[in-house]
Amino acid sequence: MTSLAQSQCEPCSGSAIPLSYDACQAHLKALPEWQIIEHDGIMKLTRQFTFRNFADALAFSQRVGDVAEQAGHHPVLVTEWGKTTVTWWSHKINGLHLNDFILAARTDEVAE
Ligand SMILES: C[C@H](O)[C@H](O)[C@H]1CNC2=NC(N)=NC(=O)C2=N1
Repeated sequence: MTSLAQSQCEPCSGSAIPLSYDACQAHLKALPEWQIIEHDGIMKLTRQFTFRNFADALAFSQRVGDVAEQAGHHPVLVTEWGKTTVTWWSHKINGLHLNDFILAARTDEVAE
C-alpha cells in the first residue's frame, strides 16, 4: 500500500474548507493516473479503469464500494462494459478534501 492509501480519513465535516487548486495539484502528483475535473463549479478527482468485460468492471466497482463503505465516504461509480469510471469529491463541502485523495489511492489498490 502507498503512504497516501494508508493515511487516515478525517470525519466528513460541512465546515471543512475545500482544497485549493494548487493543493489539489500537489496531491495529484501522488496519483499520476487520476485527473481533476471541474463540474458545476466543483473540483472532482476522476479516473477510468478498463477491463476485459462487464463482469470484471462490475466486480471492481463492488471492491470500490467496499472501500467506500469502510471509510463512510462514497464516489460516483459509472460501470459499463469493459470500463468503470470512479469520481471522488466531498459532497458536504462541494469540493475536494484530502479524504478524496486517500480514497483514490485506495481505489488504485483494489484495481487488479
Ligand atoms: C451521512 C453520511 O455519512 C454522509 O452523508 C457522508 C456519506 N458519504 C459521503 N461521501 C462523499 N463523497 N461526500 C460526503 O459528503 C459524504 N457524506
